[in-house]
Amino acid sequence: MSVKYYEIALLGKKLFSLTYSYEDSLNFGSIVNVPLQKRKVKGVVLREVEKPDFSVVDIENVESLYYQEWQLELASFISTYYRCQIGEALQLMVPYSHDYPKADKTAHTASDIVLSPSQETAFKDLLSRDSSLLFAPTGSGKTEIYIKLFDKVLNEGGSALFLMPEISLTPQMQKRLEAYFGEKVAIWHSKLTKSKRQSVLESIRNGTVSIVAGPRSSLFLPMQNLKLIVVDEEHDDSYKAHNRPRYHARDLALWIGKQSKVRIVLGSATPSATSFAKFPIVRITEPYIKTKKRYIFEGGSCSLTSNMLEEIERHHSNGGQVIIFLPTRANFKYLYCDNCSYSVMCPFCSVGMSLHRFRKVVQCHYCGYAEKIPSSCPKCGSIIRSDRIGTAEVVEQLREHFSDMNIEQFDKDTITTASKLQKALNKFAKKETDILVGTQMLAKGHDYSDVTLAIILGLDYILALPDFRARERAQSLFVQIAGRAGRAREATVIVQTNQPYFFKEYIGKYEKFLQEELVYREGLYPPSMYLCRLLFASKNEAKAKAEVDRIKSKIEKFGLVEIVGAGKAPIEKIAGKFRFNILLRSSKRADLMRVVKAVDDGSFEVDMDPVDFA
Ligand SMILES: Nc1ncnc2c1ncn2[C@@H]1O[C@H](COP(=O)(O)OP(=O)(O)OP(=O)(O)O)[C@@H](O)[C@H]1O
Ligand SMILES: [Zn+2]
Repeated sequence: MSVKYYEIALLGKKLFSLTYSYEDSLNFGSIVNVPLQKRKVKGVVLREVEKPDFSVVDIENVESLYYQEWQLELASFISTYYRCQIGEALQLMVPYSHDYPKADKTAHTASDIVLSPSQETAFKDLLSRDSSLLFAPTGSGKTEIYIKLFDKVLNEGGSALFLMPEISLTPQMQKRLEAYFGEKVAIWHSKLTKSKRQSVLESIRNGTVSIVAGPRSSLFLPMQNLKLIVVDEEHDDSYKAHNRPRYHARDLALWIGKQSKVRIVLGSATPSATSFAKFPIVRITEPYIKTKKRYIFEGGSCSLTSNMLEEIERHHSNGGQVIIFLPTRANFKYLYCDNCSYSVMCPFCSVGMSLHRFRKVVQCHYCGYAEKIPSSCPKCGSIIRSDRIGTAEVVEQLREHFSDMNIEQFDKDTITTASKLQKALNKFAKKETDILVGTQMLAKGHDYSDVTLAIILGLDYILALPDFRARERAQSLFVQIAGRAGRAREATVIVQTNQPYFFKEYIGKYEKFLQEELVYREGLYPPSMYLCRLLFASKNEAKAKAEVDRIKSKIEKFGLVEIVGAGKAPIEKIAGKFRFNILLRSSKRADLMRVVKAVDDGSFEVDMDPVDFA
């Protein structure tokens, strides 16, 4: 046997692939152990290469784990598009194993769900396309349709992935899936214990589990004969990774769909403007159970009013539950007028400008434009401010008022573990909780029949966010939170906003909103334009600044893409590091990629198709 040479990707390492030798033939995708300086690291066989003219060392041994071709291809795509080493992209994937030969499949009995006529039509339409967007209101039974789709895949001997935001993976959802699919469904998430994780993986590898429900990381599991990926709540930002490589799981699912002939179903009551513009739409317009919903609009910014307290009292005495939404505090470093809701906007970028108290300016972090903090509202002259109350204060106020009610806080401060999430939702399901006060977490797919009052506070803060998707996020939150109420009974939704017309205008007409939004973004923002953000961070502020200038002038020389702005990031310092960014824009994805590749010397992080501008 003659010695062969292989290019080996170094798993999880920010290093180029290296060449090693081996006495035997190796399969591409095999995981091997190789020496690297004085350590032993894991690598992946990428391809055979010619004998190099430098000396190389031997691969130590070959493991029984391997990546399938689709994973190698996906990793290669991630490494070029989101910019990282292939070994880093492969590290995201969970390998297959030779140790678990395929088990025999047990027969699957079809579920007894009877779809309504409109659900049935949607079901058929989804099956007639390779990829489509199920655009259906809250409570319209998207989950029932997905279950029917999974059913079909199982009966044909395939497997399916059910992606959802981690927070939607509630005990209720798990019960619902297990009732239909028993042992064939597995729940996957980041907080599984090591032994649970091992047993789930074994079942996936030997094929006894054919449906996996989980967050974005489930996309990389070693599924057997994958036929369908459902991306539920496709508009949700949690599909975007916030560490290198900053991939978007929805976009990767669509890429897999194209490469490997896997059907893709995106679903949402409030689809992203981008998906709305790009994919064939399967539309349902009515919820499964039609109930009456009454909307009340009130002015103010973020506080409980006496009318709200009266409504809470009334709904509570009628046996209804209440949810109260407030936007998360961390997002609100910008100026905002309490009286007329005016927020100081950048004249060049149509986004809210963020507040920098130290420098006494408001600044656009897209283009860098800054101006003095206005002493009063430029529109109505009243006092302008930037602080507001949070969930804890609202809970406190409510407890003072309603000593007989159970009031729970539901946000990142209180829901710190998966079991706390389970506990909180179980209590709510059993009606031990009367009022749930929470943040964005409240908006995700929860299905409780007795919620008859939803109160939405501080929506104007979302509208004023320094983010080109501020309107989309505000509309989506409004619809999603309102959608938690009235799923089986008549309900009331109280909305606190000084811009009621903006929300009234589109009630029950989300596509009208999306169409107008697309016009507004034309030539400026996705989907008509592509964005890429380059992130610089350093303990040395001057050094970071110098790097930005250096890269900026390199990009300028190319002239191929537009530099929207370059300068300090909105959050100027995290963990002692000064943060800067460059925002690039182009109508052509390929041009963005070309320029970024050309200037990428490792001095910054790349965020393709960014959704977070903090
Ligand atoms: N065909 C059906 N048969 C029986 N029950 C149904 C059917 N369709 C929907 N339902 C019930 O209606 C309720 C709402 O359905 P589901 O939770 O699937 O809505 P959804 O479209 O996923 O909503 P959201 O966007 O809010 O997550 C659920 O309690 C569900 O069990
Ligand atoms: Zn600007």
